[in-house]
Amino acid sequence: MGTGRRMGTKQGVPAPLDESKISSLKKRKAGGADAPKAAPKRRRSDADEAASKKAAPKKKKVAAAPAKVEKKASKKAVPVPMSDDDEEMEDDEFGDLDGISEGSMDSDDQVEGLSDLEDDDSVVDSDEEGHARGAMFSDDEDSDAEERLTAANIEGLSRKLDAAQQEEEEQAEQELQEAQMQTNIAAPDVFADENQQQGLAPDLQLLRQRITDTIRILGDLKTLGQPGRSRTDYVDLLLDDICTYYGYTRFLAEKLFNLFTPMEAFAFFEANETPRPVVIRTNTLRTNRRSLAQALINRGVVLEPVGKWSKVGLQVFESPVPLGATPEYLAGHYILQAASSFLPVMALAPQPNERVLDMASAPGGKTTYMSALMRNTGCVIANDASKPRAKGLIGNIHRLGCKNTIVTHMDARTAFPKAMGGFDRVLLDAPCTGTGVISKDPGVKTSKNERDFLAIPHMQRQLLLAAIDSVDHASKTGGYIVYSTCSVTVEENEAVVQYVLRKRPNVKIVDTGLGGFGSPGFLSYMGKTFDPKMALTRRYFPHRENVDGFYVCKLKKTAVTPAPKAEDAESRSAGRKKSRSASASAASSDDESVDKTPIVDENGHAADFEGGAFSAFEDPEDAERIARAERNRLRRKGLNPKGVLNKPKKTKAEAEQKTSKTKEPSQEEQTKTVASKKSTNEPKGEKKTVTKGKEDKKPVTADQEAKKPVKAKGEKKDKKSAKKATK
Ligand SMILES: C[S@@+](CC[C@H](N)C(=O)[O-])C[C@H]1O[C@@H](n2cnc3c(N)ncnc32)[C@H](O)[C@@H]1O
Repeated sequence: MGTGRRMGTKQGVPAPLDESKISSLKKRKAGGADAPKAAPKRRRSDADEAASKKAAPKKKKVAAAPAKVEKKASKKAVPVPMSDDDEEMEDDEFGDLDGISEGSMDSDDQVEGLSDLEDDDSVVDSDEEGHARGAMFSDDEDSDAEERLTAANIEGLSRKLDAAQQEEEEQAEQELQEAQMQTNIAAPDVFADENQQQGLAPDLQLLRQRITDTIRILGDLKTLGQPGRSRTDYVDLLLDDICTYYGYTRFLAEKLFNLFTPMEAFAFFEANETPRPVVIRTNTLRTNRRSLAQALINRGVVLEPVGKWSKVGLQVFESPVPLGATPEYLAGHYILQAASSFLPVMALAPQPNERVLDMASAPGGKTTYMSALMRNTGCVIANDASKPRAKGLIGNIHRLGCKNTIVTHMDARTAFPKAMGGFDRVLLDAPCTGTGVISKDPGVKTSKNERDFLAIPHMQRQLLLAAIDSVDHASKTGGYIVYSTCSVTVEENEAVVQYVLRKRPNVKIVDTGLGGFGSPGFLSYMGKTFDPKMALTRRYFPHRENVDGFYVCKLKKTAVTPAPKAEDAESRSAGRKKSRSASASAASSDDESVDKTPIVDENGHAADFEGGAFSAFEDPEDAERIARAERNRLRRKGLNPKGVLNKPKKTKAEAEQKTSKTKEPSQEEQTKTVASKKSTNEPKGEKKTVTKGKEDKKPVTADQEAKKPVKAKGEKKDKKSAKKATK
């Protein structure tokens, strides 16, 4: 059988979740020895293919419906990275590759394939070449040759895969039968051992069994539920078991559980226990995908194109060399980048010669992709608030040869568009809770609390408003904003977008251009209804697309941001006063994020805050908001706002007086001070070239003068305090 047939089927876009996938997930999990979460994973990998099979019936049962063939297809779509511990998983994953002709694993075969390529770029080995070619390869690459290259590479796996294939089919058949049997037997009393386990280490095998039993019962509560037990009883039990089994806090487990049906939630939690495929992105500023693949295959790397949806991604299955230290890596031919993180940049689609802002850019996977798509023309402003992360960003920019990129280090909530505006496109890959990348960072399971789910969406809203205001709606080529997170919660995604739609009627949701890959954004959630166009936003899930959980929304700015109307401001102010005692934090979070966002003028440039088209934050209402923001900021820092802010304030005049008093040294002292300031402060000051000019003009109180070494944040605070003091 030809290699191509296998490739043609294998490389397709991962299939959306179907029930069979849940079954296959379970199976992969059973083999996956290196899951991030220790206990359950270990348990499954050593104890029990058998045990997990027993537990599986529900899952299997759900999975049972699709034919065996379909089950295989779904596996195909979810290859996982290889490691020594993943042998079994790999076999499982590639069980679908049975179409590949029996090939030896030796390098001769690969070299042979490659030398063919050198001679003839047009070689095709696909049985379904017409289909596969068009979809799989870059427009600017020779599809046939690349296909051949990939074939040569994949051939190395085929012997092992073919052997595994048969075993897998048998296993699938057996599971299917078990599942069918299980469907017909009476539901067990899942509450029976509820008390027995208290105080004892949980038997994970039993726990898993009970999880699957409970899910099955919830699927048909009327028939399978016990009299006197409500849906809530079962859901409570299930959530408790999920927390124990997977190690989530109850708070987070419930939040994630509520996104899905119980059965799909189970698939999601399971998928978070297995790593996603290792993917590299070809840096087209330095090479092309075919040459890169060829070079890596020569080093023994087993890879293939990541899917039809990307022209630059390569999925790596096996590598005898560390991918972060190959000569190609060091020469900037590729970057290790999760597949899902290609998507926001693809949605943004930056064009050559545009002016683009990446608001939260470190470590630069997306920045460098944008730079490559723009072919090193135009300008990318790559900003990040974190200095250590910005260093990594700079490293990547240099390594990948991005010459159209400027790095800034500012808080994007307030810096844009004040410092810079009028961008053709803005990417906001927002800081988030990371609920989409739990397989990479299992710490999320226990570290994120209710407070995070208030504070982080609040920051996301502020950032997105600033992103919108930084775009030039009249851009001839753009006027787009892409908002993305690696989180799956509604609070951080649809709810943030809905909020900005309300606050910025001059933007609308547009199609991401990512095709059918992913699922539509939610139109409603927990009683909240969202804009009907929310369906144009895309969600990605580990258990559906086998990529990190991700969210992508594309917005088009259609007009200049209107200045807030006076009556709106008044009513908001009145409303806030009323509700303050009841829900101070919620009110403040909403108001703050609106009014703190700078506004651009007709030309997309930062408004002249000293008397331009839009006024600065001069209303009494603004002062109140600024004060509230300040209190919140101090609280976040662990300071008591009352203690800090109730210190007697000095008027501007007093401050100046004091400053001038304290700053009237002798000529000699003056010379010394200047000299020492030059030697200590100047190099640091230079890094802030964008804001420095403005900082110099700020009125400074004596207190603030004393605190001067504090950099950007402190300076912003000073500015606000000074304004407040003035008022
Ligand atoms: C999801 S990461 C960005 C990843 C990056 N886009 C990439 O593809 O490599 C979010 C980034 O936001 C930065 N960040 C957090 N708060 C910020 C703020 N107020 N302004 C700018 N950047 C911020 C964090 O330092 C972090 O690097």
